[in-house]
Amino acid sequence: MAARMSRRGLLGLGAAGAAAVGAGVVAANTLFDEPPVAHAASTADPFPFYGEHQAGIVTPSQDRLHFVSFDVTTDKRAELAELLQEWTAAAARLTQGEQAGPFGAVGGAPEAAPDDTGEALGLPASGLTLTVGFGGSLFDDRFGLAGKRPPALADLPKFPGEQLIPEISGGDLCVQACAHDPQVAVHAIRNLARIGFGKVSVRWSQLGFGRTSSTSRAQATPRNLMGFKDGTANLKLEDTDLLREQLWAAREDGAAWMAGGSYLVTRKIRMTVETWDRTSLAEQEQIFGRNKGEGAPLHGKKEFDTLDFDAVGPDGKPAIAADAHVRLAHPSFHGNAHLLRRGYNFVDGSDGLGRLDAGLFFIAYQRDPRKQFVPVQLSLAKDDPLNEYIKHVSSGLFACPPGVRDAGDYWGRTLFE
Ligand SMILES: C=CC1=C(C)c2cc3[nH]c(cc4nc(cc5[nH]c(cc1n2)c(C)c5CCC(=O)O)C(CCC(=O)O)=C4C)c(C)c3C=C
Ligand SMILES: [Fe+2]
Repeated sequence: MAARMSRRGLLGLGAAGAAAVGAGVVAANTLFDEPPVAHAASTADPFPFYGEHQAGIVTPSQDRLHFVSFDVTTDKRAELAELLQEWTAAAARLTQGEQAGPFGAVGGAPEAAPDDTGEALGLPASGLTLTVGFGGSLFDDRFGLAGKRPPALADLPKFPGEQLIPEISGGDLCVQACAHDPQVAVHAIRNLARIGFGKVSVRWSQLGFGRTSSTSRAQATPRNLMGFKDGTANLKLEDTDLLREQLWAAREDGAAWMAGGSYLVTRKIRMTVETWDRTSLAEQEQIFGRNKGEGAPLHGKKEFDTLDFDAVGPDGKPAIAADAHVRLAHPSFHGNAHLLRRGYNFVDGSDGLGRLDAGLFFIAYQRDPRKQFVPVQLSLAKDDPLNEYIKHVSSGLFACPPGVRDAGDYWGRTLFE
């Protein structure tokens, strides 16, 4: 009989249970019997894996990120589809706090490599979500998918001032792991990479700490490494009509297989925090158009006061400058285009020149980057005074397919069938 236990359950077996595990091969991973919860009640709880949309998009943003981009190394379509099935099975378990494979880190045959790496033993689900995406390069001539490339997955244009490093940009596949515990996020990515051995190789990956956006009105707005509240005017999971209109791809968008999915743009944006830290408070606030304490518009008092670009300050000049970040990025100047931002702070050590290698790993989901991210970023790249302090060094664009409906379904089935 298969044992039903979580990662924590395995450690709680006691001597008798541990002896049983040691005596033979024990299936240590099955899904919970309870129906899934819509919102995790505590930071330890799981989010549901199955659903119409992938988790990790409107899911209330967790505090930690491990993002990975893969190159596919097999040229066999069937092997790629098989890998996505194996990844889906592992992801269904990992997100519920189970081990990656049915035998786990210590339940398999002693002469075989374990089907879980073990560093998350004893740790709860920690709100782990795993979200998969397909890069434009997957739709070249290797897998017979060229005819299925969605129009919205058109390559991003070159933006003024960007200094992209090809080795940390792009990729055939991506997986975004978000969790409240960094060890849980890293464990998940490591196990997916292990399962993919011989079929994919890691192209680049990025760790993030400190979410820089709220994706639910129940969450407080966090701060980015420039010290400002970030995510105030974000698309949020409660904005049901806007999500349907601006986040989820629909059948009529030109790629029926993407219906219920969304398009992901990533940008690794380095900040010269040392220069920023020597900039006056007034100038910092002018650059964003919001104050640093409350995150309120410069003409207002409270964070959620409506932005008014006609308001004037005591000097008779616009309270929010014509080139303020929030004005340049505002939907009213881009055909009402919204983004669902869910980025993270990063510090990748130091650069050897006495500066922190720090910044924002920008993540945004949307229905069509050609109408949403691209016009907003063109405007920011051209006129945003923030550009004096930031540099875009990595870029990614991925089509994230719809959610996995049930245990018989898999990530990307609609693309491969
Ligand atoms: C192309 C999209 C965007 C990039 C790239 C971007 C970079 C970036 N942003 C901040 C800090 C803040 N951004 C804020 C608002 C905001 N930013 C974007 C888009 C991009 N930002 C949008 C669409 C908005 C909302 C505009 C609106 O409707 O009001 C804010 C204000 C608080 C908030 O509303 O989130 C901050 C602060 C940094 C530091 C950065 C690059 C490093
Ligand atoms: Fe921004």
